[in-house]
Amino acid sequence: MIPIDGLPVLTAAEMRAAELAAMVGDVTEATLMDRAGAAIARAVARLAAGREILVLCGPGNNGGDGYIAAAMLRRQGLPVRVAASEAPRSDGARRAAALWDGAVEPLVQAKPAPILLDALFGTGLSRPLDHSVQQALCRLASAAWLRIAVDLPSGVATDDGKLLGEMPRFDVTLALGAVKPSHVLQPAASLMGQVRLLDIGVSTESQAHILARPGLPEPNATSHKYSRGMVAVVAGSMSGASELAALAALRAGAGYVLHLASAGPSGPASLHAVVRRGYAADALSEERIGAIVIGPGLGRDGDASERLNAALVSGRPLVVDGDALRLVQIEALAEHDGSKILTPHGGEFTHLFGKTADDKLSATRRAARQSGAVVVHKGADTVIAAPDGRAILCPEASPWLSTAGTGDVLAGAIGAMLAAGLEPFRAAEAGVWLHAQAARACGKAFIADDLADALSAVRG
Ligand SMILES: NC(=O)C1=CN([C@@H]2O[C@H](COP(=O)(O)OP(=O)(O)OC[C@H]3O[C@@H](n4cnc5c(N)ncnc54)[C@H](O)[C@@H]3O)[C@@H](O)[C@H]2O)[C@@H](O)CC1
Ligand SMILES: [K+]
Repeated sequence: MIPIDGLPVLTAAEMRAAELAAMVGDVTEATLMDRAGAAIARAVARLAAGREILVLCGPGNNGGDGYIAAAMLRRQGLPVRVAASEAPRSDGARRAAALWDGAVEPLVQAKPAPILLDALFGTGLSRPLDHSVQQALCRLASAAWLRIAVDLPSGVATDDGKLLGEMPRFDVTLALGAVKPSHVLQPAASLMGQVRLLDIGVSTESQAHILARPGLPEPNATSHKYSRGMVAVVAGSMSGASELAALAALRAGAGYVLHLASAGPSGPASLHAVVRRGYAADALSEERIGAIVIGPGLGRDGDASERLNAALVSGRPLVVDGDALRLVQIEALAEHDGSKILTPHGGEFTHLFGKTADDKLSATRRAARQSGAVVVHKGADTVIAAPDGRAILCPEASPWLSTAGTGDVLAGAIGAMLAAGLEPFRAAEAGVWLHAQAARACGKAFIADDLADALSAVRG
């Protein structure tokens, strides 16, 4: 059972292609299914700790994995029963079912067991479960002590995080061969419990990966405040938000943070490390600025638009957040020839790029291509995409992040990474990772100021 940090993410079609490519020489579909069944049996034996296991088998190859795992678990002397929703339909499932020498109970009549192994449907699910199958799955899941899904919980689509109907909550999901988008996209991801990969010897490559601990810029003996990275935070009508971004940039490791506001110093007296200056358009053309953060507390009035235009024409690397995402035009962004990172939440994303039926990964990739910017599409399942197609999917972040000011902290953290010289995609990744770690370190009911402060500690 491999933790999924940093692993490639494959859609159902990409996974099928990878499996086909792996079938060379004496490796057949049956070989892969045997490997999957064996890996599942090993994982389940460990998790079940001697308790009775009920394996639910569907008609396709996901069911096939279930029959093989059941046969292996029984051979190890563990108490196992099998219940099927219908007879096997694929060749793989028929061969696998023949290896199970016990009884097969009809799913709707099956009695619960403490360990439930769901091998009804995996990547081949193409429509909602039949009502009787769904009811049986929910009934058996609610009576179980531990619910384990094979590849994906039956009832979730593979590529977009959608639920095709009412679903029970699982404790563990054993992804086979590769992580799929729904293992991290919401709402599906929140029902999967711990997601772990089982290796089945299929080599997988993708431009999309799960977030992992990134390389973070570190100072050395020759570093000075400017080489560490100078961040200019452009303030507006609500200086609290820009103050938070400035604090976060410092806490994330920036060497110099400049807060540019109209009406003189306004921040809390304790924040001595932030350099405060009155805003003037020419302040943004300062060569040493490694990143401009614009949007937190900017407002949406004429002054705000003017400041945004000045930031765009400065050509300096940009982090565009909050109010600036409501003011900016995609065409103007595409014309800015420096590095740029946009950090929209769902509402801001729709405002900028329009409503779409696409899944979050595809929509974010399209937005990055269209704007020429790295797009950090925030949420419980943040997706980061670069114009060249690279993407990072982030596992569920702390729900306690849903409080005012946490987005400003993220913008500041990303600004620090960009100013330190990371390329924009890596800067976004590093900022998002630091932010998620800081939230974890803060526990519950923290405030955005605590989150910004916690960035120092999680730099490690
Ligand atoms: N292809 C391979 O080489 C391997 C596949 N593996 C397993 O195979 C799975 C994919 O297998 P399949 O493509 O057979 O797909 P599934 O086992 O997910 O099921 C597909 C079958 O169910 C039917 N179906 C789809 N939705 C239904 C619904 N709502 N109600 C009733 N029937 C429905 C389809 O028509 C098809 O017959 C993976 O998730 C994984 O568990 C593993 O065994 C490893 C190797
Ligand atoms: K399943």
